Amino acid sequence: MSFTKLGVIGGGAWGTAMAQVIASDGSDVLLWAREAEVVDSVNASHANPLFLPVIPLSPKIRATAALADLADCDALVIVVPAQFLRSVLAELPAGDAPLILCAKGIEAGTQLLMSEVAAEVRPASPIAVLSGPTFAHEVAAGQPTAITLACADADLGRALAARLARPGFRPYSSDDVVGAEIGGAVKNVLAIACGVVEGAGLGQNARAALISRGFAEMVRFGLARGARVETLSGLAGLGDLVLTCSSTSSRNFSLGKGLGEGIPASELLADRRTVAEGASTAPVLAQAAKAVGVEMPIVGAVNALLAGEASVRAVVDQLLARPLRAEGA
Ligand SMILES: NC(=O)c1ccc[n+]([C@@H]2O[C@H](COP(=O)([O-])OP(=O)(O)OC[C@H]3O[C@@H](n4cnc5c(N)ncnc54)[C@H](O)[C@@H]3O)[C@@H](O)[C@H]2O)c1
Ligand SMILES: O=P(O)(O)OC[C@H](O)CO
Repeated sequence: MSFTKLGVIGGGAWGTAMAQVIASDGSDVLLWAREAEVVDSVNASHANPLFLPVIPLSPKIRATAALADLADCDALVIVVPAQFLRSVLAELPAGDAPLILCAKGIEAGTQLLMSEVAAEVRPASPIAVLSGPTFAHEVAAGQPTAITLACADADLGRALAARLARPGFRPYSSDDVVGAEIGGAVKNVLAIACGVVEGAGLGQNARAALISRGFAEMVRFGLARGARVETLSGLAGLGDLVLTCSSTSSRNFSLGKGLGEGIPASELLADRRTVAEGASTAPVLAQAAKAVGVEMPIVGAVNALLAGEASVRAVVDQLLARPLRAEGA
């Protein structure tokens, strides 16, 4: 299996960083961006000031506004936000090139994981999921990063991992697609919760408790949906949870920090250009957890805060007042 010509779909921070990874060994890469200004600045100035400021980009990255230009790619890295995956895949030229899905979320309305959406829209394309602790600006600057590449077809997964691997970018193969997806989707909601703890000044003990109990929620939900514990405790789950629960570089953590400071969600989410996936994942995850009979009280609390249904004080009091229980239960 050889994947000579790679395309990246989505010219936000992560799509641009992935194009930079691919180009870093001298490979040509074609980047589809929705915004004409991104296409122009990548082609004219080798930069993406809109979504990935400061980082100089490789001249091997060429941008296009036409999805049809990606028709002859051997594999496509898909990096549009979760709620736009379906519409963008539907507009892709027909073909059966493997899709490497990067969005971390669950589709609102359908409760489908990204791989399930892609299977519906592009049934001929094999699917892989790329997920892990990867701030785009660090990856684009070539700083060392490890990530999970999950694919049900282990041979294809290893071939794609080999194609994307670079000295500073190390994909680990897995065949647990659902686990990789659930890790990435759930950690975004938990990062919002940790941001709330920071913004409300609740202390570092509370943050550690949230990471740990939030991880227990991720594992309960993941197991109910067929994920494996080793995937959830790997890069795509715990690894990414630790990263985004500790840094204002995370858009989800920053959103939660604003909520914790008492700013309404409506104000924090209005007119934003960048995506905080946890905000759209929280309500659908709460529904999906209910559907499989899994308790996710921290996810529920984030959901209530985002919906403006409860104050920070009220959700914290509610979480602390839950009946005492055994830790592993
Ligand atoms: N930024 C990171 O560090 C990072 C790392 C790993 C994974 N991710 C994931 O990658 C995905 C993309 O995030 P990002 O950081 O690149 O985005 P971003 O916040 O930098 O940019 C927003 C993106 O949304 C796109 N968009 C807006 N409206 C759209 C529409 N109607 N149709 C299609 N696309 C539309 C924009 O074109 C742009 O590409 C998310 O699921 C995110 O969780 C991000
Ligand atoms: O900025 P966030 O919160 O979307 O996090 C970015 C990546 O998912 C980190 O792995």
